[in-house]
Amino acid sequence: MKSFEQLFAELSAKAEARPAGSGTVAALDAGVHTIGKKVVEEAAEVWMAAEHEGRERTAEEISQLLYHLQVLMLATGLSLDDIYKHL
Ligand SMILES: N=c1c2ncn([C@@H]3O[C@H](COP(=O)(O)OP(=O)(O)OP(=O)(O)O)[C@@H](O)[C@H]3O)c2ncn1[C@@H]1O[C@H](COP(=O)(O)O)[C@@H](O)[C@H]1O
Repeated sequence: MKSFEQLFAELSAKAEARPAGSGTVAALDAGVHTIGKKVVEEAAEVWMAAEHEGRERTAEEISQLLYHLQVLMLATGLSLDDIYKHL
């Protein structure tokens, strides 16, 4: 289990070190357009899970959406504070 901040630190380190086999590095190389489409896909899966699939599946889909949002943050050079200042 990890927090939002811990995941962002992990993904930031991966973006820097670019280890082989990292899905995050592959997503960053694919670019903002591809990452954005993944965000939309995961958001739809969150919606469907919330309506039809129960709490556990909804939590899982939300975690995936948060992951892809963090990848988009990295791809666009946004920090956690850039987001938090709007909350
Ligand atoms: N938390 C996640 C995470 N959540 C979601 N995903 C990705 O999002 C996909 C989920 O999408 P779907 O369930 O829709 O699965 P899918 O449609 O079969 O996936 P695709 O074929 O579209 O990739 C997964 O297959 C992963 O590629 C994640 N990939 C990585 N992480 C974490 O990120 C960290 C770094 O990962 P790597 O960069 O891969 O080392 C690790 O701690 C991982 O646990």
